Amino acid sequence: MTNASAPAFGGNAGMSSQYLEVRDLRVTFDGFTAVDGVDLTLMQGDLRFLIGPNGAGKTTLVDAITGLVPATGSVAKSGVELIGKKVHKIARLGVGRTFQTASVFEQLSVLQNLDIAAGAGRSALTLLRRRGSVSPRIEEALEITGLGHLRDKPAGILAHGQKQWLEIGMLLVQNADVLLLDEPVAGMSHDEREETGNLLRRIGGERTVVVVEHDMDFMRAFATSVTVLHAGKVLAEGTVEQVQADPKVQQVYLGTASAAEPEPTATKETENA
Ligand SMILES: Nc1ncnc2c1ncn2[C@@H]1O[C@H](COP(=O)(O)OP(=O)(O)OP(=O)(O)O)[C@@H](O)[C@H]1O
Repeated sequence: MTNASAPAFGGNAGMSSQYLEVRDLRVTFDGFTAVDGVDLTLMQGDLRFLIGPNGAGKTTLVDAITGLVPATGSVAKSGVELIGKKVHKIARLGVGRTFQTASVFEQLSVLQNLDIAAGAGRSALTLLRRRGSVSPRIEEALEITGLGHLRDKPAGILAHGQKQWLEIGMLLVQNADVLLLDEPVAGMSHDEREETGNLLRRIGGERTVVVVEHDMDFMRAFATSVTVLHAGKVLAEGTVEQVQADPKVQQVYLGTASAAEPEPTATKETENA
């Protein structure tokens, strides 16, 4: 059972802490450099939000870490180099991601979705498993995501937020301990956002969680650290307060519609629910 400590700035450093170390990462598309020498150190237990204007390179950075686009530089997960490895190998090393649109099997039940995610190498017959033989890992994912009461329902009937939680559950049963979530609360109701933030707190204490997000209120409420990307480079990094008070960040966001309102003052105290 995951009885995690809450995420905290700098992570919950312990003897066996995991980390992701990105060094001089570069991605180029036909001469255009979308990720331009990014350095990032992500510690287990630090709920990191990755923000930046449209086109800053956030999704491309996640794509590079997960092997979806070729990149140069280094991405090391607790010392193991990921650059050059295939997507499935990186996933097997415990690096999982979600996309902006949830991709669950709508006809299958919540349990079956989790079972498929967990069951690399098992026969299709296991999909017909009887209740009672659910693995502890799946039970834990059901509990953490709060989807236990919906386990036998087809995923297609789930609310938008619940589908995103199921996707996160699918990463958990794959034993992902680095989770990269691309705009997880886009299109969610206020209550769903709150629930999602609490879910991130539950999973974030013992894992490395990176949230790509445009929703600044959500970021303020739940981030323990923030990296701001701009034009493929890291523009600023720190606590929510530090980043909001950074004139470079304010300048980049000035006049952009979705970026909300980095505060002009250095003292800001609205975050943390
Ligand atoms: N496959 C591709 N081929 C060419 N250019 C691309 C490709 N993918 C992304 N880009 C470009 O790279 C830049 C970064 O895009 P990316 O989607 O990573 O930004 P982002 O910060 O995630 O933006 P958003 O917040 O709008 O999702 C953009 O200029 C985009 O047009």
